Amino acid sequence: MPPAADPPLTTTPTQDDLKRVAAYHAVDLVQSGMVLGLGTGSTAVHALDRIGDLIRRGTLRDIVGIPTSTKTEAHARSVGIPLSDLDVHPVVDLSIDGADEVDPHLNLIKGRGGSLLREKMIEGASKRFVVIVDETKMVNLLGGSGMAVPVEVIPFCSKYTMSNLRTLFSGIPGFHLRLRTTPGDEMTPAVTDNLNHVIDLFFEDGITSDLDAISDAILKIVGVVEHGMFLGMATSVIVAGKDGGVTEINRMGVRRIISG
Ligand SMILES: O=C(CO)[C@H](O)[C@H](O)COP(=O)(O)O
Repeated sequence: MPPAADPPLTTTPTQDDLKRVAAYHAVDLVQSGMVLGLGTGSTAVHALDRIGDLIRRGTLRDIVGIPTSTKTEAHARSVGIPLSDLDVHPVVDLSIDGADEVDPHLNLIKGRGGSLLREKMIEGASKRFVVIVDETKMVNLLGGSGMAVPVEVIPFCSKYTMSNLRTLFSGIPGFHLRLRTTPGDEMTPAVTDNLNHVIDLFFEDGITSDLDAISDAILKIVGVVEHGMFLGMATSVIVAGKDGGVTEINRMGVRRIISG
């Protein structure tokens, strides 16, 4: 398939323009016949639109998409992407998704949209997982840009689970946490696609301890379903910069200039 033309940019690209550029370049990696993991969020939506467009034009054929959220499922249907799930297609060729933060080792924080559990299942089943971001998402330390590490918990006694999480990190300066609430209604907990709640963990100075150890400790708390640190999962990240440059960085830290 010929590479997609860069989408038109306004003279001063907005953050959304950059998300679109990164997404379009990731879709250049899609080939007919692939099983695709379809990400969630404002960056991933550009990839969905592009894939739908290429299917309609006949450039991409026999594509099957596995959506990482009910929102993505609805959008993918609306743009004509045929859908499946992991029960039917347990191996995914390529997943494309955004992230809230990406560190130099391609560890991620995901889940601001609350879809972390399905994202982790589908992206974990993928032969290749390409992350698409604008340059503001690149950080030196996870948590360092103020993004929360979301933890999906079962609703049963979620205050109890929250207090166990608070105790776990009580020695860390700048740590705080809160139960995620529905936008515009601070009294009602936000509910995920899996009917669970989300507790957001904030590490104001970034996470300086061993990420795998933190991951294991969180997952050991009964009541926790999953967390939004995606460690060692991304194959590469496509980063779009304000200066027009687009770079793909792989796990080994090797950079490939895509454009600019
Ligand atoms: O993990 C996610 C949703 O659960 C998103 O991919 C992440 O929050 C990035 O979102 P956006 O592309 O809107 O900045």
